[in-house]
Amino acid sequence: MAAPLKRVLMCSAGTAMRGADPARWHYGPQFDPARAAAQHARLSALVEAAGARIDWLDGADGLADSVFTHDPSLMTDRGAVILSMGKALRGPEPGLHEAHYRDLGIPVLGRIAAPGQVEGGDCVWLDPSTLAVGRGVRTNGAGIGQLAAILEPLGVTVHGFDLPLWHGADACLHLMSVISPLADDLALVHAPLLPAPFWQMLRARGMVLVEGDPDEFAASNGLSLNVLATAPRAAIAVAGFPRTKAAMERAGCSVATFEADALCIACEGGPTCLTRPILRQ
Ligand SMILES: NC(=O)NCCC[C@H](N)C(=O)O
Repeated sequence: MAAPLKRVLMCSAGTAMRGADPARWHYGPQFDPARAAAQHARLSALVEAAGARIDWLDGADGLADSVFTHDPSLMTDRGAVILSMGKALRGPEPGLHEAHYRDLGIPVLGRIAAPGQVEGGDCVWLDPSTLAVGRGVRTNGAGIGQLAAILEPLGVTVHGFDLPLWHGADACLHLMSVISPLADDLALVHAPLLPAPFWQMLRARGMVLVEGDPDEFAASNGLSLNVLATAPRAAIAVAGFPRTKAAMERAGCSVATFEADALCIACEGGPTCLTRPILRQ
């Protein structure tokens, strides 16, 4: 869903990533905490310029991946679900999200518990009552079952789809790595890695699928495709991928970009991963 983004949870890269050891966090050689912080500040300025209010997550010092606020919780119309991370180093993050939602007065509908694992990057809302969830190295069947048990009483149908291994168990491939919704009827996709039944479901729903450039996808470790919709057909993307940007523009989108080699390309997460939408309307 890509309704106008009104409120979003983010986490300061300057604090969370300060002193992070790239080998420990599986970050690439371009990782540079000072440049990552500056690039994150530019992203947050674009998010605010698009009309969204940012809530800042506290308590993330030393938890470098907590900048990727998309993953430890999921938001619904009725409140939040606290998720359970597939990457062990990220284990403390769902607790930070829960504390934040308590402070904001946002209801917590439930929690995913071990052995269940679900990361927010594997969850894609197709409409308010339909959630697609990728089953892969970060999200497992037990987690999807728990999520369905929490959401189905609220009228939400949860569909699980198997993801490929792609670059291996230590790398990050989420369902949102291969699709970015741009509007209710439009999405940017990397079709070769989309689960075939998910592709069929999108087509059956009448979604127009814009193909990102495959060479840019490969060169960016998938980050050319990780695009945040701030409103229908308005998006924020990582700079440096002109063919993918042009494909979105041909589909009627306006696209703002920011440099993100030290933050996104190095650390396997793009603008959608760096934002947890709290309110779209
Ligand atoms: N939703 C996302 O795709 N999040 C990216 C998370 C990147 C982070 N370095 C991780 O491995 O979990």
